Amino acid sequence: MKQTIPVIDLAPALGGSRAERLAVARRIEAACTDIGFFTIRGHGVPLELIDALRGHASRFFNLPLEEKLRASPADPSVPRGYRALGFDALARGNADRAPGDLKEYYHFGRETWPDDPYYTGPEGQAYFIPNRWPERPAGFAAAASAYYAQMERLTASMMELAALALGIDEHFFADKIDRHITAMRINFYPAQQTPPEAGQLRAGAHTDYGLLTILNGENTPGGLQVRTRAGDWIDIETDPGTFVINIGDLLMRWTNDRWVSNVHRVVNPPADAGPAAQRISIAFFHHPNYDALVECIAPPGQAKYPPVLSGEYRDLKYRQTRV
Ligand SMILES: O=C(O)CCC(=O)C(=O)O
Ligand SMILES: [Fe+2]
Repeated sequence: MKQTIPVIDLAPALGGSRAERLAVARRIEAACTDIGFFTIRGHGVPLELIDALRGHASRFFNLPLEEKLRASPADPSVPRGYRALGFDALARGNADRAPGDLKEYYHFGRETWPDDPYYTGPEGQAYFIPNRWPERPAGFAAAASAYYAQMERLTASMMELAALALGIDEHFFADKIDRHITAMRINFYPAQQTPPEAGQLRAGAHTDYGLLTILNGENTPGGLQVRTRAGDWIDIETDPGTFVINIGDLLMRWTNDRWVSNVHRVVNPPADAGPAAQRISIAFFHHPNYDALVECIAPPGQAKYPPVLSGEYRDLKYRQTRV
């Protein structure tokens, strides 16, 4: 039988009793120890809001390249705004010398933050960076902020469920994520007019860096795949009405490898797929406060990783993946 990732209905856990939350947490634990990926239903995010952002993204990415490039910071190290085809190669974060990924993306973070040195001081400025919205389409920023707010609500619930699943205090993560540095990327995979280079994919095999990623995609040709423990690549359904959640490196470290930050990639469409192969995915990379110390939850002497600061780890990954 073809393997797939678990589908978990969150509805009973959102606002449910402790017993209901524990039942959902057990399913999360099973998925995260095995494949590190699962699909959620019953998430409570209004479909109109997802559709609105997907619509704006489609209009933006189908604008002429010169116009899109105006939303691109000149400094390649600034993680905001538009990035053109081949700007980075995700596989390089895992030490693979792959060519640039066949995707464009738009990178953004929260719109506002308190006037407090944590955010505005020399360190904070590296993570709390003004967004760089394009002139068109009108309403893009508003749709993105509304979506971002829904993802914040969802991740707060998810991290409580994660703690329950791990058998630690339900609020363990609360003070590590209350000033989180989550950024989002809207990925655009254009239809491919010319054959890819050898080893070039829409997104090369990689792991994500943070706690967890919440992805909204679509099932056009050339989609997401994850590697099973047996070493096979399996296709993942990415329907716009659901979200795919996967564990990132920091949560794998925090759990001392109990949960897996698994390798995934986005493959090329078949050569004859034509314009129907255009694909958009929206990724929310949930990342703790920049000064959160990620220390393995493990008995003394059994930690598999040295402690790492959330912000430093993310910066390292951004540097490694730039082409
Ligand atoms: O587009 C997708 O389905 C996945 C993208 C991804 O893995 C990423 O941006 O980290
Ligand atoms: Fe990813």
